[in-house]
Amino acid sequence: MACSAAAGAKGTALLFRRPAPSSIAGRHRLPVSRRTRHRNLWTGVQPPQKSTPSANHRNRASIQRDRAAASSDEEQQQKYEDENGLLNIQLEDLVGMIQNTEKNILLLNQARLKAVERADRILKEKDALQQKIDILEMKLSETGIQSEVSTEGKTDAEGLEFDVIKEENMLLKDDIKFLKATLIEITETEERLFKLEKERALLDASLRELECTFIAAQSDMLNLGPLQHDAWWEKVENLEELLDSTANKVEHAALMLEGYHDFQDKVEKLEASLGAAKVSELCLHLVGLLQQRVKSVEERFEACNHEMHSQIELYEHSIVEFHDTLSKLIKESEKKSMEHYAEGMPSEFWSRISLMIDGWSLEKKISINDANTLREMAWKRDNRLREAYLSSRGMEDRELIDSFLKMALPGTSSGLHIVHIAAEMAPVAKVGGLADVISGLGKALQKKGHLVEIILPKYDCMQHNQINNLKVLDVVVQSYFEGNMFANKIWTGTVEGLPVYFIEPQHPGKFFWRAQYYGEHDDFKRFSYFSRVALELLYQSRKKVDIIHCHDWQTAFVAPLYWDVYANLGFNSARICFTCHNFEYQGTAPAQDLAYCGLDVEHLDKPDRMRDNSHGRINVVKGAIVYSNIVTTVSPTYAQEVRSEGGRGLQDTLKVHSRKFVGILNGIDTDTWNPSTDRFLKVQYSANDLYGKSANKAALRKQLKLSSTHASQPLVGCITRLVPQKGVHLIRHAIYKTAELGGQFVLLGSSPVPHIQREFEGIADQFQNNNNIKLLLKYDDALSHMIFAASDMFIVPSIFEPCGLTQMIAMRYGSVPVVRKTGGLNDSVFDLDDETIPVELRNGFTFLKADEKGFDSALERAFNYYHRKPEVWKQLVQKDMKIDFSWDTSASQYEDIYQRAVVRARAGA
Ligand SMILES: Nc1ncnc2c1ncn2[C@@H]1O[C@H](COP(=O)(O)OP(=O)(O)O)[C@@H](O)[C@H]1O
Repeated sequence: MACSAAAGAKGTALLFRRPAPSSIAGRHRLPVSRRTRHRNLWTGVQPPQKSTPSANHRNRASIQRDRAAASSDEEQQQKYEDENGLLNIQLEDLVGMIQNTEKNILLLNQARLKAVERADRILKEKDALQQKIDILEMKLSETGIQSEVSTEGKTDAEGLEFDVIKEENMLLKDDIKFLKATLIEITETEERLFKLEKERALLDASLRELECTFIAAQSDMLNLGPLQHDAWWEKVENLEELLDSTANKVEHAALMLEGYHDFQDKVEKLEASLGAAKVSELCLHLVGLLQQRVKSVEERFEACNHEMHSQIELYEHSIVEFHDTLSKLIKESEKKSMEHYAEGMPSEFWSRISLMIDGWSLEKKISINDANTLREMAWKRDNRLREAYLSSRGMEDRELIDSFLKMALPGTSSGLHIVHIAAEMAPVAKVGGLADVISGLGKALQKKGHLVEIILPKYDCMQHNQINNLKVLDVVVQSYFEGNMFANKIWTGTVEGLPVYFIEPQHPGKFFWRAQYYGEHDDFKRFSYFSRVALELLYQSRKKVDIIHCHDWQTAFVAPLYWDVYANLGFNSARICFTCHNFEYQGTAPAQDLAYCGLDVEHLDKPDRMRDNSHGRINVVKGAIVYSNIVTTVSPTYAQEVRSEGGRGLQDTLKVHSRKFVGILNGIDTDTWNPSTDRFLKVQYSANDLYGKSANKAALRKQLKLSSTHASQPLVGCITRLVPQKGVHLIRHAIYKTAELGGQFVLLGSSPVPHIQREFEGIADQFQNNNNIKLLLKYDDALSHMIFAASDMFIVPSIFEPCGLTQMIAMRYGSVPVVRKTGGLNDSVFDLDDETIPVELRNGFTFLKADEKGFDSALERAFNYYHRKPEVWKQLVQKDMKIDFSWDTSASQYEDIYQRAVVRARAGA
């Protein structure tokens, strides 16, 4: 059986040796004719020749030679052949080639099938062999038992026979060794067979590929004609190469089968020799040992295998866990970052976006409608704008505009668009409380969801470092003044997160290049100019503003300008709110000065309009009262006071317009004025941790070279503009009184009034070497924070005080106020000993009469509590620090009156 199988294998191998003469390989020997070798191939008519692999190579070389030799023939042939004839001949040849190739494929397939059959047979034979080996082993063990029996039954006389058996055993041992080696060879042959099987599969795939390529080549030929011969020829060549390599593989397989056949012969011989053999104890022992070793190796392999599998399982498990945790973390962090961006974008960001949109609108890069839509989206903090901005960061304006416009979907808002036009804003341009109101109220309204914008003059002396992203727009706003049009540069930037426009006039008067905010001979002109440009800017940007809020006399021009000039031009969506922060300053001038900014003097210089109530000049605060929709002042008590003498001549006007007049107490900016975060302090502190307060007191004493001998010595502070309104004589008196009471006194202030400034300089000189009194006659924001924090008491002895912010700031820093009962002081400070006031509201010391006696009574009581009732004092300090002086309540009141005005306007419209 083994022999016939081997013979079959050889026969099949012969079939694979070389393709038949008509095979593809033979095509190489087609004669070369003209032009290209491929075209020549198909035009040649010589019969195909026999081919072997080496002949193949030779033929390829001879083709080259033939081509060279045939070049002269080519020219001759060229004369006779026309393109159509050529094509026909080529196609005929090609069809012949294809047929031959198909035959070859058939042959190859047959050979492949035979190889598969042969491989199966080999496997069967191998199994049969294995069975024989098993039988042999059994025989061996039987022989061992027989040998044992014979050893027991025989005597020394049989020694000779035993020696013979021994020798035979040695031979048998050798045979077993050989058998084992042969077994190994069988295993290797098996492996080779396996490889062969793999190669066969590859061969199969190659054949299929070959068929496909051939079919494709056929259709290529038919579709594309002779001009595609080059590509076709390449395909045929590839086909040939594939056939060559297939033939080689088949040859190799046949050789292997031959080797296997030899090996089978050897096994048969061995079988024959084993049949005659006798086995000894030694042989058995050897086999046993071998079996033991095999077993132990198998066991170790099993254990290793098991160990490896459990390690892999563990590893896979931990990878799955790791992936789970990772994806959870990624999701969480994505969610967090989305939330952060969605809600956490600072006001600064939205203000910048809003300024950017305005800039594009003014520069006419986007339409007014688009600007309005985008502005509203920015105002509503629409996340789509944020996304568009973040994804287009660093790109050109045009691309950013495009991505923004894609977002510009129509929408509405319930918030208001509020524009403050003012001469001050903290901290960029601050003189007094007005500056604090603009940023404090602005921020509070912005927090409530309104779109708030500020328009300021671009002063040369302002704190430029307090403006973020300050830049000039690529636009010039032309504005009327004194019969001419003047250009104005428009700068934008954010201050405290609010969008701010800074107007820089290109007027020869250099209105805001004066190194100071106020006190110029032409203040009336400067600010009437500014008011007009501010409105012009709004008008030209075509914003649909709801509220234009102007402040004090400097921007009071806005009200009559809006209604008498701009409303007539169609810019009338807004309602005007005017806040008078101090009726002491009313902005009066000769009537004709009103004409500078384009106001109609004749129309306005009338008693019910802008003519001052007591002399022939015009009065812009009066004009604003008359022309505004809402008039406010900064505290309810002050609103009451100005209806009588406090009104400085405007009381009658206020009475006439009393229905639109209201007093709203200012708040303070609790972000700026916060002892627990204040960066100007040496140590931050809070109502529950007052250590920082004494630390700041010690630090200030050191800084100002004040005595530190008695830590408990009270420190009295005063921060103010030194103007008569502030009770300058009482401030001066307070210095001496404090010294007399054994306290320390620090004054921070400067005066626009020369004689007051001189007077205080004299006092400062007087106390120059005193280590309990310090007068700092300047404006110093950082120092003011330290004084609020370090002082135990804070004096505000104002003659009148529209609102006053310092008493509120002082309380927030735990400095107990000692104030005169007037205006906003009366609305915010309640005497500790006043039994008519609920205990929980009592927070300081007040006096009524603006004289030294009145002041002394309040200060002495404060000193008494401080020294004699330290616990009460501490509670008072803590209570004061916890009072809510934020803008929240006041901003709500403004919001309310704005809304009502807007509703009235819409109803009217
Ligand atoms: N010399 C100064 N240095 C620093 N800040 C000052 C100075 N004088 C006044 N201020 C600040 O100006 C504001 C004054 O506001 P307010 O009490 O309403 O008075 P007014 O507006 O009448 O000047 C407070 O914020 C106060 O701290």
